[in-house]
Amino acid sequence: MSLVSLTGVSVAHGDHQALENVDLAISPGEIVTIVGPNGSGKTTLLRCIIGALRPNKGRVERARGVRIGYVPQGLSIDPTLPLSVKRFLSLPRRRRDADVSAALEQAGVAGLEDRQMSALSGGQFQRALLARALLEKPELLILDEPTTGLDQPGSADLYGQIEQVRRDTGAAILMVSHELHVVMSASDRVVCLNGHVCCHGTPEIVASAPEYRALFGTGTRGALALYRHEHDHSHSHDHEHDHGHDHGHDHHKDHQKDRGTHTHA
Ligand SMILES: Nc1ncnc2c1ncn2[C@@H]1O[C@H](COP(=O)(O)OP(=O)(O)OP(=O)(O)O)[C@@H](O)[C@H]1O
Repeated sequence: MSLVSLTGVSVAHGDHQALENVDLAISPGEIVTIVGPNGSGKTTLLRCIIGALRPNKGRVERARGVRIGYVPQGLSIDPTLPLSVKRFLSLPRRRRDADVSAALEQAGVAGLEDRQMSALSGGQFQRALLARALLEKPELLILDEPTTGLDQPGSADLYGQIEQVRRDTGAAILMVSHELHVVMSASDRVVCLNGHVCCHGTPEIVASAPEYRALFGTGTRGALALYRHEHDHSHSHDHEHDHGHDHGHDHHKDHQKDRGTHTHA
């Protein structure tokens, strides 16, 4: 029995088709990672799963009463706003002090209750977000690029913490990540998204799939290629992308151009 399942889900933002005919099911206790270039619909997919966004085609089904914890991408808090960690975890619902402390401990930041959110390091901040999601006692924990802003050791630590949460609670984990080289090995399944599901399967299967390699290249350079990815290729052949990354360019326009050149898995 799946915790959530998506069947033929399509989402349009205005006249932009962000997701097209996506099928995905998450089983209890598994770690599933979604990879895909910027603008490939990863956040849109997660928002459909939590019910914040309604698909215009297809079905999203959740197991009855399933508890979902969500760590959004790039949440920022006004640094001038006085807000303790304890208060933050009690928003929007009042939580018992003991529950707050237990969640912080589970997220690897025990004892930070009275610190100001604005005074936390990047890694502590992301763990505070994780703790807030854990207060739901989730059967499914959804994390949207949880390591944003962390350096490599910080990212590795946080992924370790997330695996620990799965071991402790048995929660399924669905996350979006750009750090393929780190998350691939920790994932039971990887879904490569580019508006549609390009390929999916075990990390080994996805890493060797031509659709994945066309997007991300191969080996460690493949992981690096993700950061450098430019969408000026056709997906008809397998080659490495080692161009410099132009932060200024219009990814979304290029994505439009890219779409439809993939084969469906
Ligand atoms: N509310 C919205 N209104 C209009 N377009 C949107 C909206 N939300 C997302 N989009 C567009 O839909 C596409 C998919 O966006 P989404 O945020 O899901 O991608 P993503 O894979 O999470 O990207 P990133 O890796 O950059 O976070 C993008 O082209 C984006 O501009």
